[in-house]
Amino acid sequence: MALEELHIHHFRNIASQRLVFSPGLNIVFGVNGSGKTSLLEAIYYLSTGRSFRTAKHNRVVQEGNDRLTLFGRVVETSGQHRLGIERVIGGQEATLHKNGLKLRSVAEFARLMPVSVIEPGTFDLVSGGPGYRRRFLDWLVFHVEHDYGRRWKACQRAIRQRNHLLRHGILSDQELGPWTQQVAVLGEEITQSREKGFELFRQELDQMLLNAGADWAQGLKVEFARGWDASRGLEATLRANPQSEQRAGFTLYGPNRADIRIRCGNLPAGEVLSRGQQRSLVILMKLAQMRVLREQCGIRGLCLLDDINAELDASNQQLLAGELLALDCQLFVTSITSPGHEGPWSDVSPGDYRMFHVEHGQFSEQ
Ligand SMILES: Nc1ncnc2c1ncn2[C@@H]1O[C@H](COP(=O)(O)OP(=O)(O)OP(=O)(O)O)[C@@H](O)[C@H]1O
Repeated sequence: MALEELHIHHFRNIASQRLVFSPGLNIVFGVNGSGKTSLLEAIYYLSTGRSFRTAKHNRVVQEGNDRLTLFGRVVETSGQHRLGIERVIGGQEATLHKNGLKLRSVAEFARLMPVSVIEPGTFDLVSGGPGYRRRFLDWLVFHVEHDYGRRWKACQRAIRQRNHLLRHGILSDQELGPWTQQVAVLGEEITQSREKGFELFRQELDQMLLNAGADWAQGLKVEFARGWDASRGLEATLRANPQSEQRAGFTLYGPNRADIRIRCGNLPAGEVLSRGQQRSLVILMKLAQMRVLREQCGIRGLCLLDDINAELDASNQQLLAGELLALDCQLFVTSITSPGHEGPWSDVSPGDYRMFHVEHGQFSEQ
């Protein structure tokens, strides 16, 4: 798929804008504060119904306005779709339309238009808490397995119910038992799906690290940790530990505790790798994820890259640009300066990309 056209109204500093994109590479450049990230954020918002910068929807509505509106035209081999999203300040939910019909859930948008974003916050994937890595893996499994999102939501609901009982010291089998059983059944299913998705991802990552010829990646171990000891079933584990869970006040074992462990030798990679190396690793992980989508599911997604070249040397920039182009997804990259003839995108022929300059939220094609 490709997002061919986007109309933006009252989103951050973008008042009203219609943009037509290349199905391949799109380069956006402009000085600090001009609106580059806002454009990427608007694309992400159309796919997911939320921002990658803030959980507060009101913040993304342009100051002085009461609502934001986004319309996108998405083209696939089977035809095209018109997607619309409107969010009113103070409203509970966004209003969603696909081809003129109202939709209840944004999951259909996300499935139609899978968006992967690499921005400064993404670099927490290596050094941040396990939640970042769980979300990273779940994004992939959501696209690989169609029922995954629904099952994971149901499991999270059961975990919340269970946590509520644990916090209130209600440990009787009659009350806690049914939730323990639900968490165990769904948790085992979810973990199987995650293991499959992780294996696909790891194969692609190994290949990418090999292509990158990264000496820092020698001794790097990337492993899936399910969230409890695999030698025992989840139900048996949960039933064996109600007192410690009561003390903690939440479910200590299960898919809610899963992680992707990234280590160099015996140490967490975040404590060993340099910032530039961590950046390269995160970018390669994101690219491996997109490759699984492309190769295993035949899905061509969108990749948003917000000034990823900061802290990367020229050879790393070139290498990553090559890998990105080889992915054959729709790319949106931002830069502070106009990409010159020497930059990482200099090999792309002029007919294969579109370039936009942005100033005070106004975009002009170059
Ligand atoms: N709700 C809002 N309404 C109006 N303007 C906003 C809103 N939120 C943020 N802005 C402004 O939008 C401008 C664009 O921000 P954005 O983050 O898109 O810039 P950028 O080009 O990515 O900058 P940088 O290169 O520094 O990352 C900023 O000046 C910011 O203060």
